[in-house]
Amino acid sequence: MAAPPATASAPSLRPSAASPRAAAARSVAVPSGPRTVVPRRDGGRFLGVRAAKAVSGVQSGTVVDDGVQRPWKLSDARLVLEDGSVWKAKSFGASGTQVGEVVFNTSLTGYQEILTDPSYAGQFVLMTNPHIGNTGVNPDDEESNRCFLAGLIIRNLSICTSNWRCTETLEEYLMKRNIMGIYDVDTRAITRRLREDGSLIGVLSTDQSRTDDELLEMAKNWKIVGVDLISGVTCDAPYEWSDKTDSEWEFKKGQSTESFHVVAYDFGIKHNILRRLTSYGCKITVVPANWPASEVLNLRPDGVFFSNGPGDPAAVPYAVKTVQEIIGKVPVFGICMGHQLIGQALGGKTFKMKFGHHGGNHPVCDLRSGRVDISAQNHNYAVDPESLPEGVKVTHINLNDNSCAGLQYPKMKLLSLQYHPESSPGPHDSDLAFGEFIEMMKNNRL
Ligand SMILES: NC(=O)CC[C@H](N)C(=O)O
Repeated sequence: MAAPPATASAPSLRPSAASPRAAAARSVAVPSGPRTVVPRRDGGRFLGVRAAKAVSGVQSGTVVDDGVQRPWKLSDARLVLEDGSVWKAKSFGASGTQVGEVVFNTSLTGYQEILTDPSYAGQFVLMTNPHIGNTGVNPDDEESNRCFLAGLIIRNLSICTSNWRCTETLEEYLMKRNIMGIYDVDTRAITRRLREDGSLIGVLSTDQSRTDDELLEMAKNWKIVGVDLISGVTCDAPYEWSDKTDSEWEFKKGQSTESFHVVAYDFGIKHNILRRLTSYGCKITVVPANWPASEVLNLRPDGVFFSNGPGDPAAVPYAVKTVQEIIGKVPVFGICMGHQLIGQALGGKTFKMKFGHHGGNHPVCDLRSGRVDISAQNHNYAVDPESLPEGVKVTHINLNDNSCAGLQYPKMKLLSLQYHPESSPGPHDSDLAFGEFIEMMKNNRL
């Protein structure tokens, strides 16, 4: 029986060795393999086609499996869920064996931002949109410096890549980052199972020498609840951030003439949060998750930001303590994990949701104005509003299930959102939330 991995931290769970069979399949040159089509921007005119290096014969071309040449690829991977179900699939990206929690994401686009969102550490992301990979990847859409997720589960891998920003295919990208992916699997059936039974632990393997029972045992013995995943994704040392949203993509010009110094706790921070804060006039010092509150307050910042991050907010008491030491002293803003930590720091409780919210199409109501935003979300835990002390206002709810999606506590100069106003990927509806943080810092100066 395979021993379960010693730790749930995503980096240590990377598959190590490619199976010889998969490696053999990958080493075969595919003469008429997939092409990357890269139309250059020139008044909308299509200017060129770039041939991509065929990697594993995902689509057309000759594929060698078990020493037999076929014009198609056989299933060479299994996803075994903790409920005992076994799903045959075809692999792309890295080979090996990987354990994680399976969650489904309903975003239609933005798979690269999802792949690089550190909040997915320890999780397999299943995309409900059946067609993935068609825009390839590019150097500008990264939300962090690496992929922390356990793997990617999709229905169809696009046969070609067609986007003017594309520099690499999705498959090449996953391969380089040692991330496993599978396609040709019934993503609708798995999603329905997750919706009915709740999120499930799964093991993805291309290793034919392991039995289904071994993989099932591995899934059953692995835990994500109660594990500190933040320490595996946070930065090592403080740094300054000064990149704004690229002028080409800036959708709100000239928000602020004043400048604010914000210290941002990195629990797994997404770059677009930093870019949006910078676009609103903030100079940001990013600090690691365990950075002492006293040192942050010594910097005399205008405000402190608590970022998104992976895993169970109840498993990081050190972070809750830090938030407790800071709130009430300077204006604070929290997003997702930051919101959950603020909830706990105020004396509230968080709980695990049945299957969470992951996608770019979640309706959220701002109860203060009645305004409804379509929002980007990615979380499995939520704050229980009943557990919060008096005076803390629930400002936003998710209209799909009425769960708490935002908090405000004017006495403590505090705002937080369970979802992602920075989008990336997702709609920009909630960008105004950054403006509210700016207003709070401005008023605190008066
Ligand atoms: N995006 C996030 O910050 C995720 C928060 C937390 N890890 C959750 O899953 O609920």
